Amino acid sequence: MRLPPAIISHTEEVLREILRFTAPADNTLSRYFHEHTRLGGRERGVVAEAVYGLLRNKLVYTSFAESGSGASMRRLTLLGLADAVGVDALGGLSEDETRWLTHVMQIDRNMLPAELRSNLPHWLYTRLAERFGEEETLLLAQTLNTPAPLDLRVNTIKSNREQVIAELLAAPIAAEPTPYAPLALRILKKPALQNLPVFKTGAVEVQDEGSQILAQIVGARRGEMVVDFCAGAGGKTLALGAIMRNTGRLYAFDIAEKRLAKLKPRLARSGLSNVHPVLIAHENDAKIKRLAGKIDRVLVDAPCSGLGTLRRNPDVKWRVRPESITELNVKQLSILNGAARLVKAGGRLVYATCSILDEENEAIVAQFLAANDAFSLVPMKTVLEEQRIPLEMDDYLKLVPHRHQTDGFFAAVLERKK
Ligand SMILES: C[S@@+](CC[C@H](N)C(=O)[O-])C[C@H]1O[C@@H](n2cnc3c(N)ncnc32)[C@H](O)[C@@H]1O
Repeated sequence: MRLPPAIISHTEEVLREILRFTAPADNTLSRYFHEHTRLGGRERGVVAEAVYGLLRNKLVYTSFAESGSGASMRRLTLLGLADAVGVDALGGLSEDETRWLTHVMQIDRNMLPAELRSNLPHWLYTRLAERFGEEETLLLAQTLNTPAPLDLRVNTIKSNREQVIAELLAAPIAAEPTPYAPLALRILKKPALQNLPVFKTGAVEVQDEGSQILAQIVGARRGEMVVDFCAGAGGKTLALGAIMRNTGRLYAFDIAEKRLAKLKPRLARSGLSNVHPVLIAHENDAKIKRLAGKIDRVLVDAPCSGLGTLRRNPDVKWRVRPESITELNVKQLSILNGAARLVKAGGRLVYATCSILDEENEAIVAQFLAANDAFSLVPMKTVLEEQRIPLEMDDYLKLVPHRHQTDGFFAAVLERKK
């Protein structure tokens, strides 16, 4: 059955707003759906798929939209919808539009020039090509432009991996253990998890395997004092709390009250009682001073460009500007310096981002180490061996989706000398 013609105008309207890039695409989309309650479930799914498809493939669609006639926003919209559901499923097309769409959908995209095919902004394509070379950049771009599977973390306070696999299977949802993180499960289809008992009881949390590896390499142990310096809504806090077996003290710092507020219901579901959320004003807040030199492990999951998460947030590549990365770099170094004061002798400081750009990653660690000779780098190879994570790395953790099937992540482990 063909989709009603109104789907085209809804998609076009919401796209027009999203392409201004003044707010995250998922916020704009949810607000639009909230304001248009008559749109049914299937229709919402199609609009969302077309919008995300366009954000992922904007360069190629824009070049296709140069042919054909009529307003360019309508042509972009039609391309997004045709990729999502096929030309034949669209109602309300003119004969010209049907002919044009059928023609462009048959173009072999593998024959397009490399940079166009990458669907990355020019500045980003250039930087990645410098690091990975053209061939690997295309592979990376292709995986970054493909939706991520759904990864779960099993909460050992409430359950174990085998039990969760069995409960999911009864739903019926097939979940497979992932290769690196000991508590991760991967689901290829995306079921509505929120209503399942395994989720409601806190037996699982949604978390990319890469994020789980980051929490693991902090190496937090039972009874320790640990700080998650940029805790946000607490994805890694919850993983750390469980790794510490609900013992010791785990402080969850953040400057954003709204994000910390989102941690509260997750904490309640998790069954953890060792977590202490603390709202701080900035990285040098007086609240931090009283903990100086007392903390065993500090995780700095720094604010970053988020370019490693394009599988989930494809609009980020169009929203991030090279100038904003320079501003972030100043903040990242300042937060790392602020957090470092907490670490006790022999304690560890972990710097992490979900960026794939060297300037947010190795460059920040190098600047920090150059100015702080009380700290030395613990090679990631050693840390991964300690944690029995079967990943080949040298000094740093560098996860990329085309090699590890995770989001893009970076981490370095630094130790305060005794
Ligand atoms: C990458 S996000 C953290 C994600 C979180 N760790 C998780 O696993 O879900 C970075 C966080 O840093 C916070 N942040 C920004 N500036 C900060 C500062 N000066 N001190 C502490 N946190 C800060 C942001 O509010 C944001 O929540």
